[in-house]
Amino acid sequence: MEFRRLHPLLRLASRPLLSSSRRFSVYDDEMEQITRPDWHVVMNGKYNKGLAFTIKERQRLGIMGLMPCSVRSMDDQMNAALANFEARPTDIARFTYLSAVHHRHRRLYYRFIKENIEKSLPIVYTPTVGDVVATYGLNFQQAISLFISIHDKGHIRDLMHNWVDEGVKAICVTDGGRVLGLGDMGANAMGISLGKMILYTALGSIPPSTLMPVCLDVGTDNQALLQDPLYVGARIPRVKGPEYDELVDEFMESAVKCFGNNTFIHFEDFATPNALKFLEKYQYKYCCFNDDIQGTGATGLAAFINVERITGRKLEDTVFLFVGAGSAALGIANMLAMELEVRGIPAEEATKNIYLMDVNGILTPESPNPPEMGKIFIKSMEPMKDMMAVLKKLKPSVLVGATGVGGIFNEEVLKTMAKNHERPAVFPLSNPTANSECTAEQAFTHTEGRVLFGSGSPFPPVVINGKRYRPAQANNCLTFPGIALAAITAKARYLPNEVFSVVSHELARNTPQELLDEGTLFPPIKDAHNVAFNVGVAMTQYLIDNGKISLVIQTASK
Ligand SMILES: NC(=O)C1=CN([C@@H]2O[C@H](COP(=O)(O)OP(=O)(O)OC[C@H]3O[C@@H](n4cnc5c(N)ncnc54)[C@H](OP(=O)(O)O)[C@@H]3O)[C@@H](O)[C@H]2O)C=CC1
Ligand SMILES: CC(=O)C(=O)O
Ligand SMILES: [Mg+2]
Repeated sequence: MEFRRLHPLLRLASRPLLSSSRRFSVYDDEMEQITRPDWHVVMNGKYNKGLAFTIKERQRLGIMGLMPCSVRSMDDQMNAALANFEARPTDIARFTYLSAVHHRHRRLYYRFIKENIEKSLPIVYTPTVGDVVATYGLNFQQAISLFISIHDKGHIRDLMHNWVDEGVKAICVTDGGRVLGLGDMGANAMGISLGKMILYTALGSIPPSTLMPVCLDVGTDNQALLQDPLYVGARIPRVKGPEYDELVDEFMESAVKCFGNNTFIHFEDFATPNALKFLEKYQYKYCCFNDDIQGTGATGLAAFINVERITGRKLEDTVFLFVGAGSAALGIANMLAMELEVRGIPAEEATKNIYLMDVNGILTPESPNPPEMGKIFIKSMEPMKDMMAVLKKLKPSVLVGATGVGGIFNEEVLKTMAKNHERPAVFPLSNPTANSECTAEQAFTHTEGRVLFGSGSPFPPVVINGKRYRPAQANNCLTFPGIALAAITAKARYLPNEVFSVVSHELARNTPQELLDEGTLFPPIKDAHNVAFNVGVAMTQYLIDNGKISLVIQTASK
């Protein structure tokens, strides 16, 4: 009773706190800090904690009676959530269940994902996120993200002012040009920006109120989407040329004007020509990052460093074949070339054993329109289109797939790799699972268990003749949460290429020796939040030690 009488006073007393930095944070397990004295706390996922409100809190907040009388600890709610999650019949149903938890109880949502990362990563990220993107219009419920369409050109700052949180520190932006291996997904690509930002929080411990997922909706050339009555995006052919470039320029300028020069801007799943163009244009102007090129590049190089540790074969003596010459392959190949140069190998020597293939075959002077970033890998040799012929001629010991084409590393390809090398390394990086160049089971089976393996999407353990093999996941989710954490912590003004080398080495170092001994190239996903933290610390340290931050601030105004 007495508490209820005091309630209006508490409301008044706590009002100033609502606008202060002491506002309740979803990360804070101490619920004592709740200061919103009204029933909105149970309606808003940011503040709600379900049945974990104590009776005293319920009285203080004026929410008595708005829930059953039981008090259920967060641990008990975690158990209930796990039971619910596991009872769902399909992965997409599990995603939908988790989205509902996110909507009503964010604290539970992020704790659930973090503490059940092996179960939840394949749901909020690849492969299920592929289905989420494909069915985005059908399942659309509520946007917790910013859509900027081509029709908003000239008004992007106004849209940013509509954003639901203050203090944005990081943005993940996509234009849906190439989503996973699914191609042009138009505005449905919002699912991918959201998925990446969920991992910023679950793995990088970055508060969700500082994150803004964005989709630039510039139309789509995906005819199935244009004809789908449930499609939620602009029903126009994808806008290209100066109008598109101006929209992206305006987006970048608006972001730093609204949220500050140090806002970390993560580009995701742009079609490769646009991804390369914007990276070149913005890298030293903004604190921006292309995950498919740089995050994947850092991840791939870490895998190679660990292949070197296991096999003892130096990177400079290794022949690499990249099947695919898009963002992912170019990012990794360039990181590798940079690593060799740092080790003292002259630039022209560094690329000697690195071969890239696109749909027309090995990159040679005859290749039509090779990307600028791929030109250093062009080889003066006879054009070769057939992958098997290339394998037989070059005998690579490292084979990377980044084509988006499922199954092209077939039995013959894998057996040839196993015939040519005692420990062949095979990386089917394409996502989601159906687009993987091979499965883990195929890779281990056709190489008699000798393969060193990493795939973009997760595969279950493989058992051959009673021996169990643990397929590693080679996905940029091992790097981008730590990269974002460091960029935000160091308030970096831009990110020079060398920082991604630091990230690679730290990721490689995070693979325990006992895993390397059994041929596993990456730390297990259950440790991904520790990896993000360690990567974040190493990269922040590098930025500070090398004076990058002040140097960057001085040069950035040019
Ligand atoms: N594991 C991870 O962390 C990541 C995985 N990825 C995955 O990598 C894949 C590719 O992405 P990205 O590089 O951006 O895509 P792009 O579409 O830009 O690149 C695909 C490349 O593969 C080539 N290609 C397609 N089919 C064949 C074939 N049969 N033989 C040889 N080359 C072929 C294309 O050639 P052409 O241009 O001539 O058509 C192109 O060079 C996607 O599935 C994506 O999910 C991407 C980023 C990170
Ligand atoms: C993992 C990722 O970024 C991709 O497949 O595009
Ligand atoms: Mg991507």
